[in-house]
Amino acid sequence: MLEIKNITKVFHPGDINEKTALRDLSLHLAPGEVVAVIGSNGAGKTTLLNAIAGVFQIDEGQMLIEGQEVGRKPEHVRAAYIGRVFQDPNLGTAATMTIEENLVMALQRGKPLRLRRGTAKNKRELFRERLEPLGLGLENRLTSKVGLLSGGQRQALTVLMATIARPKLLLLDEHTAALDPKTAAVVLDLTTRIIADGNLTTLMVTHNMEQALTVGTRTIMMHEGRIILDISGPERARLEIPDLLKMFEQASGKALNTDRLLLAQ
Ligand SMILES: Nc1ncnc2c1ncn2[C@@H]1O[C@H](COP(=O)(O)OP(=O)(O)OP(=O)(O)O)[C@@H](O)[C@H]1O
Repeated sequence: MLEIKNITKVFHPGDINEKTALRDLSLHLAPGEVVAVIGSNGAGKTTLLNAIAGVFQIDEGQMLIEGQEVGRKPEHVRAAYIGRVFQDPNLGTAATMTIEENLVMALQRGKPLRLRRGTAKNKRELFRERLEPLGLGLENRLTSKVGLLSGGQRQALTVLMATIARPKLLLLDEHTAALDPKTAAVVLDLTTRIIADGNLTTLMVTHNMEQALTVGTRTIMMHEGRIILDISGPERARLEIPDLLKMFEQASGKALNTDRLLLAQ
């Protein structure tokens, strides 16, 4: 599904601030695979998601989605098949627009004008149908301004918006980290349900070690722009959080060092 071959990204090349954020990194994701990504501060996790989303051009390597080279396509073109959710609940939604207006925007993202049809009534039915299972009552608040929602409600809506147009790939960048533990658990639960319902191929960056071992079927550890460990199957199923931290330390030569490390939710 996603094939990343030997990608490299250097920021400020030739400058005193030169930084190699991705080093000859390769990664293959099977269709429907859900992968948690962990690593220390500055390991290159967000840079990897940015490279896939097309925020900048990579310096070397190739990226293919369903066999099609996307590495040189601009961000707005990739937005048609990539959904993304950031840590900050304010980033994925427009506060001054209603829930319904935000969802219409999300549904139309990346689609040519001629495919943007569908009556307002049909769309409203679809939105109610998708909002109801979230269990937050948002299906009855379609005309409320998004700015009035709580952080958790807003992030739940962002997850729905990122997935409503059925992206080929979902990128989650610590999307529960800014929420309180109870709300984070609710948003994570509805995220995993949406992923399972849509069989969405997903990369999820997290600093939460419990999430790293329980969400999806595979855990990737990054360090200094490389993938240093890639664990799945029975090996992953057997791991406890201290084992994971030890493996990271053995592979990188350093303790997992993050300002937001969470050992459990
Ligand atoms: N646009 C940029 N310009 C210059 N340097 C950058 C840019 N984006 C990232 N970097 C640098 O690249 C390295 C990797 O950063 P990145 O944000 O990908 O790390 P991360 O693993 O997501 O870290 P964190 O857990 O702290 O969010 C860091 O040294 C960072 O300072």
